[in-house]
Formats: sequence, C-alpha cells, structure tokens
Amino acid sequence: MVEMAHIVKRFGQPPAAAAVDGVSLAIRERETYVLVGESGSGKSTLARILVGLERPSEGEVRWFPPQPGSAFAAHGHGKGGVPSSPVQMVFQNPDRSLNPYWRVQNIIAEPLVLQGMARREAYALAGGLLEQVRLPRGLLLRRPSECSGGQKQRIAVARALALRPRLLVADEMTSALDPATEADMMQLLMDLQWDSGMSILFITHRLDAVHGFADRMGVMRQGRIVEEGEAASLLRQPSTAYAKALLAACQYT
Ligand SMILES: Nc1ncnc2c1ncn2[C@@H]1O[C@H](COP(=O)(O)OP(=O)(O)OP(=O)(O)O)[C@@H](O)[C@H]1O
Repeated sequence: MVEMAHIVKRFGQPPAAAAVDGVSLAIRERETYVLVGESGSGKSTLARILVGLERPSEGEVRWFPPQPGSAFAAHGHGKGGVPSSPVQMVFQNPDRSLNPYWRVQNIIAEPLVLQGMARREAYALAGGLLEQVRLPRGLLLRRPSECSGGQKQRIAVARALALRPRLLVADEMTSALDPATEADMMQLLMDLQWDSGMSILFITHRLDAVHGFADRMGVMRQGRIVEEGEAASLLRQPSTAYAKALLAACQYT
C-alpha cells in the first residue's frame, strides 16, 4: 500500500551522520507493522517522512494507488461526503498534541472542519468517533485536562480516525501509559483495524508490548533497519545480537 524506497535523512551537512540511513520499508494493506529500536535510532524521523511532516534528503515514499499532493492532503470525499486522508499520526504525548483550551468535541472535529466540513456536521460526527474508541459521549464537552492519560490517547486516536486513514502511524503512543492501559489501547487498535481494514505502523522502543499484536516487525539501529521479518518468528528467534539484547532487556524489566 505504501513503500518507502532508499530513504536517507540528514539534518546537517555530510559528514554528519544520517538520522535515517538508507531505509526501504513497505507496509501492506491491513497489516500491523511494528518498528522497534532504541532511542535515537531514527524511528520518529522515518515516521515523520512517511506522513509528510519531513522531507527525505534522498529516496521517496510511494503510495499505491498514488496519492495526489502531500500525504496529509485530503484525497477526496468518501461516502456521505466525509473527507478522508491516507495517513494520520498519533504522537506520544497527548498533552502536546491536544489543544488544552479546546473541548474534546472541537479537537475531534477539527480535521473535518479543516477539510471543509461544516462545523455543526463535524460535531455531529465527533460523538460517534468517541464511541468508536470506546469512550462515552459525555466526554465531548470536557477539556483534555479533565481526562485521564489513557482517555487522552483515545481522543487522539478518535481525531486521527475522523479522516478515515488507510494507515495509522502510532509513534510511542502507549509508552507513557501504565501496562494495563497500554494493553487496552493495543486491543482497541486491533479492534479498529479489524473494523476498518486500515494498516498500522506502531513505533516503540520496547519489544515486550508487541507479542500477539504485530504482523511484521522491523528493528532499527543507527538509522538502518538491521532486521525485519514476521513478528512471531522474529520475537521467537531474533537473528541479530542487537534484537536479542532488546528482547532480553524487556524480559527483565
Ligand atoms: N529536527 C532535527 N534536527 C536535528 N537532528 C534531529 C532532528 N530530529 C531528529 N534528529 C536526530 O536524528 C536522530 C534520530 O532521531 P529520532 O527522533 O528519529 O529517533 P527515535 O528512534 O525516534 O528516538 P526516540 O525513541 O527517542 O524518539 C537523533 O540523533 C536525533 O538527535
């Protein structure tokens, strides 16, 4: 569905080390791809290139079928005239990604309004989106500070779902949650994927949370994918010392 071909990203002039150093990665329809690697290995930079927030120094992102304009541009109006976008991202820290002055209703409706939908119509859809992420409509009039960390991340997911993306990119979105809330969130993502057929790119520095969740995995180190494969076998039998060490670190924390 989307393919990243030979992506390089340098933030300084050469010989500065590349944050992403020649990565090729494809994400298929309906699959959950987990990208794992230590802090600074280039995961977020790669994700930002995929969603169009950052331009690669080299290489390209190809969508099948091709998307007109940038990845973030709406690419059409689907059933019922609801605007859509091929890819949406959920970030680690909802306190930075959700406007603290807005009510949940405005936050969820905003992407629809930005794509030209009437505010009243967008608000009417916000309640249904909250229910999709298993939150009560009663939260619509609250502000983020009146919600728990897990609820805020669900609100961020509801906002991302508003444009019915084909791909949801989740960058460390469960890393600040306690283990039980994290497990609930991952179950929710699996349910949403089942219902909508979207693909998920899930980025994490921890391997322990991804058992039973990932279809395929890539292990990133110093800007490169050093190992990639079907998740179950990679977790059972990692072939690089680096992946083994990541796995071992998780088993003792
Ligand atoms: N805007 C930027 N300007 C300069 N350097 C950057 C910028 N963004 C990222 N980098 C550098 O690129 C490298 C990769 O960073 P990136 O955030 O992609 O890693 P990561 O694997 O996502 O780490 P983390 O898990 O800590 O978020 C790091 O060395 C980082 O300092």
